[in-house]
Amino acid sequence: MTDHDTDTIVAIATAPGAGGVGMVRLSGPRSRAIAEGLCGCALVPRHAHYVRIRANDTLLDDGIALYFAAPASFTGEHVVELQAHGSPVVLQQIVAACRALGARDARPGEFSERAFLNGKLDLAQAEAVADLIAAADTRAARAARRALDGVFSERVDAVATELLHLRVHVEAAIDFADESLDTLGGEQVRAGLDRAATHIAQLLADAERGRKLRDGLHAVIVGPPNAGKSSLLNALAGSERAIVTDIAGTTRDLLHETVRLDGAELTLVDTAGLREGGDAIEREGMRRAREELRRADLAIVVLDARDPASGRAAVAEAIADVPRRLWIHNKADLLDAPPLMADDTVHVSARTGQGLDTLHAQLRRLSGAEAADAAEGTFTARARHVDALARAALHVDDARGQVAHEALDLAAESLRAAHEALGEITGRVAPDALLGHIFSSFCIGK
Ligand SMILES: Nc1nc2c(c(=O)[nH]1)N(C=O)[C@@H](CNc1ccc(C(=O)N[C@@H](CCC(=O)O)C(=O)O)cc1)CN2
Ligand SMILES: Nc1nc2c(ncn2[C@@H]2O[C@H](COP(=O)(O)OP(=O)(O)OP(=O)(O)O)[C@@H](O)[C@H]2O)c(=O)[nH]1
Ligand SMILES: [Mg+2]
Repeated sequence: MTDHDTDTIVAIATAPGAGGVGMVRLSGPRSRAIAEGLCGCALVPRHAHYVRIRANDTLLDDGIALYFAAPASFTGEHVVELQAHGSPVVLQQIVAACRALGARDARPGEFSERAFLNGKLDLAQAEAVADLIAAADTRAARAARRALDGVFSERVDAVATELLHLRVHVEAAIDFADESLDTLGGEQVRAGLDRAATHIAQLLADAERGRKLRDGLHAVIVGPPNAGKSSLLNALAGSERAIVTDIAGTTRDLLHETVRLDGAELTLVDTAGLREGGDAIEREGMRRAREELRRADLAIVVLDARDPASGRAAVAEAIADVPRRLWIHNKADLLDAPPLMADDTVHVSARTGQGLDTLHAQLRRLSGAEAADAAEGTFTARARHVDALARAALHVDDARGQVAHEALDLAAESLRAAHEALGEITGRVAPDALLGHIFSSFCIGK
């Protein structure tokens, strides 16, 4: 027997700290007996019982007890919820009393892990629970809600089923090795592979949007040394996060800062100024800056308003593949004449604050553009889902080439690999290490 068959787990399910009401949750075979021991009465499934919660004749609190009999519960096991006053001390005492009666502390995410292991949720849905709890804005919450409802999983499963049919077809054809594929429905296999490739590509694009929605816009501040990148980060963050000096090459490490604009979240990254040369430390900083730009949704290019041209040349190559750019001419306070207005350039002064409201509006607009992309039907996704879909796409591409060359053994192997990659998303194929990694990042009591 595995540990989730035998152990009864307990944890405070409500957020840490004082609250109006707090909840202790039990899951496992002994949860009913333990709760009945504390409450001193028999619990009827799905009834709200008003109870006095006692440990060794000491009254801990009065509250409400709810019993969900297996398998009709969140985890699929016997679950009891004890709702007490939201006092951290009282809730801890109740947990200790449950422990004394044979429960053990739940690991982070263990309730959701059990829901997954008992088939109540698939892996992408369990991850969506965590994403919903962590959602920073209404859009992200709505998208996580859709993933929790299975919108993403259903599409993954649909493609997996397509691949399974193709696998069966190809593997059957292998057994008739002396006949050509054409006599064995080769046309159908080729068409099926094309369809699967299209579906995976669409799903990959949607998952990538879902990942951005979950993680927020990833904006990297880039430009030549001394242009005022760190000053601008500080101005947008509203605090002196980054070191600012008049020495070119001050910033070397990446500095991440989360900024909220009207409920939409944005990650800003300050980077080392890009230029030719520099010492070993500065060069490493520039390497990190370029690396970070590969993951950027937006490059905020900061140039010195007095000499924008040279800086633009210095960054051109580094930002070539970034999907969106925002051009900033900083130090506008040092210009002799007011700048000529250009649509795609914002003139600001990180020092005086001039132009920062325009910059804010632009950033909101760009976050909004991402939102418009995120139409109905969008779901949250994670980098690991995007990665699995990308691998599935490569394997299907391999299979197409192999079928074209009538290398059916290889094609079958590629389709198996593609199918498995999709299985990682929903957890149909999930190594223990992956599960441990995913659920340990949940909060306690979830
Ligand atoms: N009190 C309480 N509120 C909560 C939760 C909880 O665990 N307890 N949830 C925790 O995340 C969320 C709701 N999710 C839940 C999902 C399934 C079941 C459940 O009992 N499922 C059974 C019965 C379904 C039915 O009656 O139709 C099942 O799936 O068999 C309960 C809560 C949010 N609110
Ligand atoms: N007058 C004026 N000076 C500014 C402005 N923004 C930054 N500075 C000054 O410019 C110098 C460089 O600023 P930083 O923010 O460190 O520039 P950086 O782009 O981060 O530089 P590196 O980290 O070296 O790449 C500092 O002396 C700042 O005080 C501005 O809007 N106006
Ligand atoms: Mg800097």
